[in-house]
Amino acid sequence: MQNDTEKKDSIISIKDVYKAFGDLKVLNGVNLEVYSGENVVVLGRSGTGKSVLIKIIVGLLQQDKGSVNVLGHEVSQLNEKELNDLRRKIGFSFQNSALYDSMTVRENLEFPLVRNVAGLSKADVNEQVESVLESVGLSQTINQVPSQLSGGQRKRIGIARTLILKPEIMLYDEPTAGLDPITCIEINELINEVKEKYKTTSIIITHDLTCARQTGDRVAMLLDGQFQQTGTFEEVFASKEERVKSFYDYNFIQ
Ligand SMILES: Nc1ncnc2c1ncn2[C@@H]1O[C@H](COP(=O)(O)OP(=O)(O)OP(=O)(O)O)[C@@H](O)[C@H]1O
Repeated sequence: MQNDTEKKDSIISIKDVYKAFGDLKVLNGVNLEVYSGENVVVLGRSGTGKSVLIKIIVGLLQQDKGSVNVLGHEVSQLNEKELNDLRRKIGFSFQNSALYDSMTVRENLEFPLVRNVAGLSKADVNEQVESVLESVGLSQTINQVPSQLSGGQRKRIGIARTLILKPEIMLYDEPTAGLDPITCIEINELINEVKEKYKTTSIIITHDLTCARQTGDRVAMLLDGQFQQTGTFEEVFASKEERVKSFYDYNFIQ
């Protein structure tokens, strides 16, 4: 019998994926289904291959073996134009937010819109910038430059800049890295608000167990090149598997 999650569409389907760099075997048979509208957290120690997996999902790297299907497309079969079309439906939230320092918040948000969406009037652009800024709770910063913002605010603007293109999939890379605990919780709440408001399907890469607990509908732990444990945070946390337990023991939960 199918449960509620299994009845939903699979947005990202990863089947038996292998990737090695020379003798270094990074992914050794990775399987993961990410269903429409869910937040899946990928946990794993440094160097376990989380970024490699994300790069394979967006076609920046090719797997040696296995299948990666995103929004119904087999990524390794796409040509450059098809890949670009697919990437337009995927929003990346990078660790360092990657804002343009010399541009105001308004200009930072206008930039991806004007570059990617043809035929928008000035009024459309203004409306969309103001609306996305309101979604991340930072309307008052519209005329500021990134150096005038806190780390948490920069992170929010980075997320807004991604959301303005209305992605179907969001990929968050260490969204809470370098932020204080209160700001971390605010960013976790924002990730959940984005899911509700923009109906996104997300993969969140993190070492932060509080982030995993607060944002993950499901958590997948990458160990020795495979997802050894996938389930709710509580299910994975209850694991008796030594390597999973040792990951938790090393990572402080607030
Ligand atoms: N293009 C590449 N060529 C060779 N080796 C690579 C390449 N990309 C990644 N690797 C290696 O693959 C392994 C996994 O790297 P990856 O960046 O995916 O780790 P990660 O889990 O994202 O780590 P972190 O949490 O520190 O970001 C590392 O040993 C890395 O050196």
